[in-house]
Amino acid sequence: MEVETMVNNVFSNPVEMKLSFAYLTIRDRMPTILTKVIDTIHRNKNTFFEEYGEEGIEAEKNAIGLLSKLRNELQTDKPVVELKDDLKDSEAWNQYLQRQQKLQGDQECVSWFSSPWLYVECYMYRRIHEALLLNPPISEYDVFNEGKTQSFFDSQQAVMDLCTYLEGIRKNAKELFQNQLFEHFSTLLQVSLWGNKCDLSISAGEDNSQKSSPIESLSSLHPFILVDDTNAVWATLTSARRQEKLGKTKVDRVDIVLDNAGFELVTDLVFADFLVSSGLVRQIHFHGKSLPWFVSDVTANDLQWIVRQAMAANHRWLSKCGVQWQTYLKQGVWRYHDHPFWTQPHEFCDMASDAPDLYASLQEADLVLFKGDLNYRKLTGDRDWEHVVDFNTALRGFGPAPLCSLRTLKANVQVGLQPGQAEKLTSRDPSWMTNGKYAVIQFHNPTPED
Ligand SMILES: O=P(O)(O)OC[C@H]1O[C@](O)(CO)[C@@H](O)[C@@H]1O
Ligand SMILES: [Mn+2]
Repeated sequence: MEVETMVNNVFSNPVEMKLSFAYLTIRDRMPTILTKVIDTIHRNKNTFFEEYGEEGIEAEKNAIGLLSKLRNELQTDKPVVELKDDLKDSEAWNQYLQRQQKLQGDQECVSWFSSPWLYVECYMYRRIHEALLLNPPISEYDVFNEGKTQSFFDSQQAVMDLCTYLEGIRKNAKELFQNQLFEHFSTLLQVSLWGNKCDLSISAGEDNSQKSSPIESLSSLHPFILVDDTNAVWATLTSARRQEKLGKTKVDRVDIVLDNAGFELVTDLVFADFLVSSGLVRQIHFHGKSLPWFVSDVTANDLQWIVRQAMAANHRWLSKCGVQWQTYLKQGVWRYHDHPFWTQPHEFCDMASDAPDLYASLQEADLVLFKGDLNYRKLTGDRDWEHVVDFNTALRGFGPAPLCSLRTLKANVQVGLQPGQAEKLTSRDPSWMTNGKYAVIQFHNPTPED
């Protein structure tokens, strides 16, 4: 297969195509997610009535009608159609459809099973949002909210353990030697990495929360990290700090492109808190989604909700964390942004031309952390790369700043492995790329020649 073939593009062998993870996702997992969305809206009928009266009931009925139609289009492999709402990204989505049509040629229509997986999967979430947008007064309703909040509650013990660990570091922060600081950095980086196991898209909305102690499980998880560039990430952070000491004006800023709400978000906030409170980093910029996305992804509401929950918790260190996080947000030490580009199907190598403002903003960072599987698929263009191809090649010019992907593997793309590593994994565990058991901490520092 050619190096640059899209993962979900038509396979030469139909049997191979029908067994592919992409195919099974579109055939089984996506309709299941749609059915759950419909069910959630239906279950909330009374709430809509209480809030908006008959108009709420009418909107619920219409939204369900649109979503059932969407599910039918998907299951019968109908053409992908233009968006009809007037959100500011609709035009870009419709242009992307034209672009896709050109790529596929005139003979083949852009349909659910004949187009790249990355595109149709993103498109489904945008169409779910459209079904609500077209139905005021329930346009702002987040159909995934219940699952996201539940996954936070289901991980309570793990959340409290983590905040207690952070408090232990804070208490002794002044006396920490550089090597101890590195140990804590590496621990919390791994906690944030494995937090990515807990997304609700891979489980089609079923409970996938953190039950075991996040710190204690790290040593048994360590052998499953296939690429570990922790040292390079550390060197990037500490050399930026040295530059500042030398009087350079570089801003110490780390950007975190967030993935899932619930437990994963807590791991990211704890890591961000550590980076700031240890004095390693001055400012953190978080990037989230401007609409409900891939079941569990973070929106502005999710972030505010989790900070409020933490503040109100009946646990000393969790509530202390909540107060600290609120303060960081108020002071602008932490900032939250949600650019529409994150909820479009584009590969990141297109960011400089398709979202130049976002690209320019990421260029201000000393380090950008990309959480999760979907971000990895977009970093690498979701292509069928040879596993030994280096990360830089797969990024195809994307490199606004030094960057690192923290990802558990849930889709069949992985680059930057050692020769023979993938073959060994395949013989031991054939579904290693999609079962969420493995992970990477994969770093790239762009140079002017890239
Ligand atoms: O939350 P994450 O880590 O991006 O995972 C979401 C993943 O779930 C999937 O739906 C699993 O197939 C992928 O499309 C996507 O990459
Ligand atoms: Mn996600």
